[in-house]
Amino acid sequence: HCPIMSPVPISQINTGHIDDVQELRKAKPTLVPERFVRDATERPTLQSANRFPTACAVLDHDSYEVPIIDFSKLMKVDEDEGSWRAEILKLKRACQDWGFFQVVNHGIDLSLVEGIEEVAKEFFMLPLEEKQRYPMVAGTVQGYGQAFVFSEDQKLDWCNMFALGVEPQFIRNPKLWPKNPPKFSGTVDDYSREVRKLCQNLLNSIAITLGLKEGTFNEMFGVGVQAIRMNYYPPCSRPDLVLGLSPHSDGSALTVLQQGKGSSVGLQILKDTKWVSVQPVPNALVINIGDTLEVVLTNGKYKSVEHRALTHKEKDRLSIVTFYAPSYEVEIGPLPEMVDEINHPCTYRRYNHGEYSKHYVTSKLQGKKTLDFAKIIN
Ligand SMILES: O=C(O)CCC(=O)C(=O)O
Ligand SMILES: [Fe+2]
Repeated sequence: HCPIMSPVPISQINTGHIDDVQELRKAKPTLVPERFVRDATERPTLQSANRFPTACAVLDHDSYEVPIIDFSKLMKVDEDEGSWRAEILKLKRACQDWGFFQVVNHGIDLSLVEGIEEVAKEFFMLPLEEKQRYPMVAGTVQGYGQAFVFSEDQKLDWCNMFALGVEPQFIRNPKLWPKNPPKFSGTVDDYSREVRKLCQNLLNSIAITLGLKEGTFNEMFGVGVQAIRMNYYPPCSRPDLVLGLSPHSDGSALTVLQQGKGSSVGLQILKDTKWVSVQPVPNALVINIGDTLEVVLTNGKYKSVEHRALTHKEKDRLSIVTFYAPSYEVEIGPLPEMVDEINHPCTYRRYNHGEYSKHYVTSKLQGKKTLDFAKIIN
């Protein structure tokens, strides 16, 4: 069974009518329907996440910057041992303290980085009827629409999404791969191949930061599952009332996020009880640790981090997100090296990654709640 293709029997879901936000914006530029208006506790204007005490509120989070990792230095172990070691240490701190970092000199050709943005934008700008030829059916996560909506009373995100399973081949639904723009499919394939290599290389380096053998994760993952999601956030007349994307952690092992050039600032991560904006760095990719890495690999040593997206009054925003995860049949659980009964007792159970994927895609986005699936509650 493939969780990405049809996770929930469709008959059980009644999402009600979901407005397409681009159309809404076009027809009624100042209207924000009730279903998009967040409860006061969830609104972006609230600086700190309300469900935590504000013990850390004295820290000046506005000056916080997500760490920047030079990928080319990570790849030069033989040539320049000193700068390699320093970068590995930086990576280790980034994983430990942030769960998020940006990579520069990632080696992915600029023409691909620009190309994927171009085809994504062209796709979103197509007439609605054409995009709706690739519908994201309620309860599934591939195609065009809004994912993670399961009921009529659920708040909606100010976002249009287009998502595709990419690897392995059997998760692909060829009917959902657009013919227009003509370069779309080829570009997604070329880009995804490069991002996959980047993920595998980063997983090697991350293994090293944990004192593990370089290939530990890649060997364990088998033929990793890879999906791509393009998020398009039109401007919103009331960015103070809506969210572009609800707070969540990713179900992946690693996520690679490209923020569109010229996009508004929108991605925020929850850092010590405060929402911190990720400032776009030219040609950098944003990497974050997903739930699977938290559980499986590290027994909670590296945490997946909650994040969300905000909208802007005048500017739109595009993000292109790749999720990389183990093959579905792989059994996941903390590595023995990451567990010791006294200081780091095992806090996650073992499970099959396909099961977790299914659980993830059938739950609404709600912070890190989906990880309860894996936690051992004493
Ligand atoms: O658009 C963004 O910056 C956030 C996207 C995201 O977190 C996701 O697609 O999982
Ligand atoms: Fe995410």
